[in-house]
Amino acid sequence: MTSTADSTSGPRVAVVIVAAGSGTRLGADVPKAFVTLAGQSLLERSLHAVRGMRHAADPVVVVPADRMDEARRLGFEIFGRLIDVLPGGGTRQRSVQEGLSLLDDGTEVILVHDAARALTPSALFDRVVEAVVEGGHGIVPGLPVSDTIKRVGGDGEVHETVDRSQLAAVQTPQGFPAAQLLAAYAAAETEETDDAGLVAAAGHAVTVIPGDAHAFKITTPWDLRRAEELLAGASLPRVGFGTDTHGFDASAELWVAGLYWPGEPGLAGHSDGDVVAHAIVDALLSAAGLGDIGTIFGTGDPRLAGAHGSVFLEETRRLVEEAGFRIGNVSVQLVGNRPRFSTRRREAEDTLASVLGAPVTVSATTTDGLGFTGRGEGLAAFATALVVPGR
Ligand SMILES: Nc1ccn([C@@H]2O[C@H](COP(=O)(O)OP(=O)(O)OP(=O)(O)O)[C@@H](O)[C@H]2O)c(=O)n1
Ligand SMILES: C[C@](O)(CO)[C@H](O)COP(=O)(O)O
Repeated sequence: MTSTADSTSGPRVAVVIVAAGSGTRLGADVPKAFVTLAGQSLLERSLHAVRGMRHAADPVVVVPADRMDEARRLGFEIFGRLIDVLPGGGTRQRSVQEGLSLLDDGTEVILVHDAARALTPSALFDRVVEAVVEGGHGIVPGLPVSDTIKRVGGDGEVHETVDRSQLAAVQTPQGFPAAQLLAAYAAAETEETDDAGLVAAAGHAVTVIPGDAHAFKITTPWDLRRAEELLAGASLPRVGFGTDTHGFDASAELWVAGLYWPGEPGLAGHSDGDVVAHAIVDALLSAAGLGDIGTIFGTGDPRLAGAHGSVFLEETRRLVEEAGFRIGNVSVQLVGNRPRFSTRRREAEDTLASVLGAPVTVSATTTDGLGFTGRGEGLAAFATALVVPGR
């Protein structure tokens, strides 16, 4: 198989995306994975989700035989390289088996994902990988069943109410230690509707972790309409606002707006105290609905001690993009008596823009001697950010 996953920073992960079904229940005029949803096919959306994972992963795509060129082209556009594409089988299980045939011995964790679950967030893929590594066994995402479930006879007569407290509606991606999944498929004697069924039949444990409502399977025209409505509701740009304040600490170096300011008193803080970067982080996280800097970057994290603003900005950009947005622009104002900002404004804007991949404008002001900034006790920054749905 074609591998680029970085095995030095985590387990070697492969994601088999099964996209070879015909979509009988959807009834479209093309195979379901190639149906367009708000401008992108279901397969394309699933590939983007894999591309957005924090864990590097090698995709293997299984499609109808006459769609292989199209799938290769999509893979190349999204991953910037050739990805493995195979023709599928007559059932989902056969299609997964085809995909597994390409994996090499170095693969440690295998995820199997339905292209039909096109709105599954990248974060769910990462959570499944982490749970497999931690547990050493199969992991399936699932949601509690909210309807009352009846066991019904062929004539419609209700025989019993099933105890729903013991039920979970399971989704994909389903993840497994590679050896367990490969052995279960090699030994398969039954036809199961999911991979966990085969792994459990082979005698291995499988655990359910919380799934995600967005990972629902597009099966019927109603599901497709629901997905379209979800995306339409999420098509407007979103704005966010963030502020940050740090007091001066004469023993520290001053880092503001991603730049080092020699000869200036620094700012106190767990990290380098870059108020401009931190206000931008809050504005971006807020715009994307991802919480705030304290939620994502805890002060208890030793990796962030003394960290420069670029570390926070890079990770924030990744999170915003993973959540399905791109950054439109950022505007930030620094408030304080010093440093004299105007001479390096352009340099600061270019530095921040290159980290965020979007225009950043920075202004600076004083407060006429009023307040803590006016008294020269510290700096404050106020930022707004615009994020736009779509990658
Ligand atoms: N022979 C098959 C059947 C299904 N799948 C894939 O398995 C996933 C889950 O299957 P489902 O949603 O049931 O898709 P279809 O089989 O295409 O749907 P239908 O049963 O309505 O025909 C889908 O991503 C589908 O493309 C596959 O790769 N090969
Ligand atoms: C694998 C699966 O998505 C888990 O819910 C599901 O079983 C596949 O759907 P199908 O319609 O049974 O093929």
